[in-house]
Amino acid sequence: MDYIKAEPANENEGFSKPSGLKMPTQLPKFASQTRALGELQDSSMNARSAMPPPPSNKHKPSGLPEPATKQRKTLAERVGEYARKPAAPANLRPLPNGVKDTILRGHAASTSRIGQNKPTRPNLAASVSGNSVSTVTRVPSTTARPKSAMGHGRSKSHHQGMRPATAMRQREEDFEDDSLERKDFYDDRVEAIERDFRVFKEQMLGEVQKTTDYKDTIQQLQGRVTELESIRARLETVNKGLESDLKDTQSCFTTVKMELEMTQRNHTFETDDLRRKLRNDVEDMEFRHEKDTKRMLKDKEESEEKIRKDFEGRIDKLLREHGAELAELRKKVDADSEAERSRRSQEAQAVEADYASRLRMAAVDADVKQREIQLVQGELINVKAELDRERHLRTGLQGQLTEVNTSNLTLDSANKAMKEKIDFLESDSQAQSSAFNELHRRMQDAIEAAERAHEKLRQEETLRRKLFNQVQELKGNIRVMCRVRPTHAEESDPASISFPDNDTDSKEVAVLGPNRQSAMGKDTTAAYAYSFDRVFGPTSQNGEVFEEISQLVQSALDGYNVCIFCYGQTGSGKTYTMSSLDGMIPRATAQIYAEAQRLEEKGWRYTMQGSFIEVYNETYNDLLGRSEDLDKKKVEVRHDTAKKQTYLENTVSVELDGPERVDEILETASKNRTVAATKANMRSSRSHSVFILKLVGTNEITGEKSEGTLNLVDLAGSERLEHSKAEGARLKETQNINKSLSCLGDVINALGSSKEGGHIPYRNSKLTYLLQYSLGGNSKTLMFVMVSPLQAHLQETITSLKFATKVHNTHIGTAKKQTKTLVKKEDREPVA
Ligand SMILES: Nc1ncnc2c1ncn2[C@@H]1O[C@H](COP(=O)(O)OP(=O)(O)OP(=O)(O)O)[C@@H](O)[C@H]1O
Repeated sequence: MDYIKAEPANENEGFSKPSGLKMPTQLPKFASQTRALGELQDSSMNARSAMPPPPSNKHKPSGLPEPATKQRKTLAERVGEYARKPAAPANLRPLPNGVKDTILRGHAASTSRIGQNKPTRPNLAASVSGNSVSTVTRVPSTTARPKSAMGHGRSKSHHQGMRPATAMRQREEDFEDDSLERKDFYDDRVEAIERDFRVFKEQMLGEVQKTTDYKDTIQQLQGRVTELESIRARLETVNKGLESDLKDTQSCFTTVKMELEMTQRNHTFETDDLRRKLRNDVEDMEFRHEKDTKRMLKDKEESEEKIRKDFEGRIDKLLREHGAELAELRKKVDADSEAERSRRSQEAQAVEADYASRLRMAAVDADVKQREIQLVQGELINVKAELDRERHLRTGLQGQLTEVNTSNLTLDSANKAMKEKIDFLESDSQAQSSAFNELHRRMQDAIEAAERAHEKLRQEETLRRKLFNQVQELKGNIRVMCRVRPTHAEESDPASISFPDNDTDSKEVAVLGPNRQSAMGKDTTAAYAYSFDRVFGPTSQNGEVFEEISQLVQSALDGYNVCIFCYGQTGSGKTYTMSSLDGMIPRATAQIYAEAQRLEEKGWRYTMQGSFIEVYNETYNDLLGRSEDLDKKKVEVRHDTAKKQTYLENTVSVELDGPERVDEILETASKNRTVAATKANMRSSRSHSVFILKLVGTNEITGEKSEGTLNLVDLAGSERLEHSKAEGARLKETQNINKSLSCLGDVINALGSSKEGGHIPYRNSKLTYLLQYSLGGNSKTLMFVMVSPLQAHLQETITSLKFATKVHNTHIGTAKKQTKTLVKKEDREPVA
């Protein structure tokens, strides 16, 4: 059985998967049949050998054979078994007679029970049902035994085979009565059964043949199994070889891995060494570079200092020469003007006296002749037309004479001339005509003299402008002034700020620095002194400050771009100086109006356009636009590089056609700044505001044209980042402020140091971009450094003053102001 289970279903499967071998489909049947046949033999023999000796029974009929054993199965039962379990051919032999008898008896007994309808007896038909024999052994219908009873009887017959012999005998005795009657029937039945048995035997023989075939197949399969076993043995050998190869490969792999790790470690060490070396090299190079840079910077500073000194010497010389020339020129102009003035006044006096005497005479004559006139009215009608013309001429002459303060005299003389003419008309017409011509000639002379005087005045005005701008250029195109605001009543702890040259034109300011301990533990205080073009103390008023800048404002009317800044920390007085009611903006515009009107006499006509721009967080805002557009409407700044002019897009620009417009502008701007302040706290302190006044003038007489711009800038608080302790949005604002202020410093520095046409970093911030054409070039710049008087602000004050000094030392234009440095105590810090 083991071999059968291991038999492969086909050869191919058997080699690759021995465990999957399948049994042939016929084999189980064959095996069970073989066993069944064996069992049949054993059971027959056992039954016989175990058969007990028949007990003596007086009721037993002597002529009938004893049943072989009570345990033996009936033939019908065995036939059923054979059908299910074919017997081996060796065991197939003809049934012995005893067996046949037993079968006969069994049938007789069962038949008798069929007749009695007793289902306890096994039924042949039921026993062989399900196989080929059943059709032959079917009980005749006359028995009419119900199928259920037959089934029941079949199931019970098995147990009844074990019934005690006494009971069997009893039943056989019952059968004997009927046996003779039915003998023939049973003989037929036996014959039929034997026929069936023969058929069955033939089938058995067929089965035996099949068994032989199976055995052959088994032998073949066993051979195949042996073959597969040998293949498996071979494969195992190969497998072992492969396993040993695998082990070798693994050990090889481990070795290579270790070598690789070792190489990696070495590589890491080498990389680290190289990196260290590189770092050292870089540091060396940096060090060398720094040294070189310092040396170069020192050289540069030295050469700059040399050049500066050289230039200063030359400038001083030039200044002196210019000063002398200027003084001479002035003297000459003064002398000429004086001579001209006295000559003209003498002439005017002579003409005045002449006219006055004539007027007087004419008045007397007029009175005398008034009456005569009435008499000669008739004659006058003829000359009325002429008289009207003369009157018209007289009016014209009066207008012209007014310009040279002689209009009254002209009018009187015309009156007198008219009266004289009347006289002449009355006396001699020829004399009248010549007198009239004489009068007319003199009048023409007077007009020409007045025009010459006008022309001279115009020339003087042009000369004044030229001289003024020359003086401005000599002073330098960037000027720095300092203003220290007063301490308020609620403020305490003022800083120690002094004004060493506190006379009328103070130019110096000194600040006592904070207390410091020296290395020796000694308390020291540094004094810082600064010098500017002008220093205004706490008592100074806005009017006083404006006087100093009024000439610059005048330059804007002359076609210059002018920029005036207020620089300083929050609360130092920038807005007060620039935009308060009497600050620089209202004063400058008022002066421009007055001056523009004065210049109208000289033929100048001016148009003025005002804009107010805020630069907040590196964004432009229109302070004259609608407040709801703040931070929303994008203001664009465009430059016309050819004309060197700046244009603003998306902004409101106000035509300044009267002084009251300035107040309106300031009011609107202030309102907008208040709205903006509610959005961002302290916004006005953290934004730059730029008031831009564009002035375009044309002279109808000379055909001249001038275009100038006045920029008045209130810068954002200059406090440094570390002092402001700002965070978040405030930090960004502070960074932007610091950036734009440092860009402003860079631009001023670049303007001072770079050659003409050199790069100026205007584009680095919105503020410098906006003021591109108002810083450097043909422009004049003034910076007010505003100073808080408080000790708490001392550090920022010193920083602001240092920045201002740097700007002051910048060379823009043709001249530069020399900075003076004052030092007072030990541990002094030199001012740049
Ligand atoms: N010269 C001065 N005389 C009298 N008061 C002054 C003077 N300068 C400034 N003040 C006052 O000092 C205060 C602060 O001045 P102001 O607002 O002009 O400073 P600021 O530098 O413009 O500050 P912020 O950067 O915040 O705009 C204001 O109350 C102002 O009126």
